[in-house]
Amino acid sequence: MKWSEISIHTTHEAVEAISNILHEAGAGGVVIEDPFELTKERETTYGEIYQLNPDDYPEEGVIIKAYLPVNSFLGETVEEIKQAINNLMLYNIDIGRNKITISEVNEEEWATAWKKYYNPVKISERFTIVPTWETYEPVSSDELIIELDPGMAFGTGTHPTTVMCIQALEKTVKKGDTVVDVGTGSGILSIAAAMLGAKRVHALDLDPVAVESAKLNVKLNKVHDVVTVSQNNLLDRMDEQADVIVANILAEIILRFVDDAYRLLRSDGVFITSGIIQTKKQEVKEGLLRAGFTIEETLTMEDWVAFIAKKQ
Ligand SMILES: C[S@@+](CC[C@H](N)C(=O)[O-])C[C@H]1O[C@@H](n2cnc3c(N)ncnc32)[C@H](O)[C@@H]1O
Repeated sequence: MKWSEISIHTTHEAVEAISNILHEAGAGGVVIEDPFELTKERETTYGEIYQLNPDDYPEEGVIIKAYLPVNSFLGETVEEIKQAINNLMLYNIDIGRNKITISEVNEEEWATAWKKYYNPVKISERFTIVPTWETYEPVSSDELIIELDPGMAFGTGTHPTTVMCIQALEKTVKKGDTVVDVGTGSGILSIAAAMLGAKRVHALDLDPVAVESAKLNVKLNKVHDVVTVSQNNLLDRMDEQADVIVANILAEIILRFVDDAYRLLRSDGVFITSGIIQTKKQEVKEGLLRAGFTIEETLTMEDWVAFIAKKQ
């Protein structure tokens, strides 16, 4: 199959909105070339990115690339994308140069084009995330390695919201625990929980693409005896008592199931919530307290917040 690469030179401000437009137009994944990645300071040694090549990044602004199948609708799809991007100006979003280029790539190029942006990343005291196509030698004997094929599901494991969850799991999960991962995406948090010694992990996601991706990654990391992946809405129909529940989902969604999480946890159980943008911090905190939790720790990274909350 032939694929078309659409490349949009824009601003930091417009990245999220344009990525959404591209997703809605049917692009499987987007690649973001942001020169900020080259110079970004990261906390201590966590989140260190190896082997970034400056030639892959623009000197100013951000380039977003996405891949669309070449079919008879392509022309219309591209026009719709251009229109939707122009409409962002109505919301006072600066779209910068808005230079859009289209080029054709063959399937082989497409399948590997985005891979050069994912490299092994140490994200916590013990965990390093390694893309499946990379070979990586552990630096220390107690380093835990998660191999990940991000495929179409969120994410690569390096998003601040995911990193904070892994750091929280590392502090929380004990040998023999039962863990529930709500909104598992690529399965990364469930895999981490299993590697930390959980005896049973339920990985749940509403999106069938995520369920397939998580199943693949769970197998790849050889934790399929411990982790079961199912399609499920939040904690609906879950009745097994858990020691830890982890959820990296938007604040609005977390607030919908804080009471269910409280009910499902054993006493002394821990609810790790992430995916909370700074402006929603207070709202989620109040929701957790109202449900009966105490806040043990608040983690922050960039604009994101995560809570480690305990059922007393
Ligand atoms: C931000 S991603 C987190 C992925 C992964 N846990 C991580 O930390 O990288 C949120 C995930 O929640 C899933 N999700 C959204 N609404 C959901 C719902 N109502 N029930 C279950 N999963 C949901 C999405 O499909 C997505 O995979």
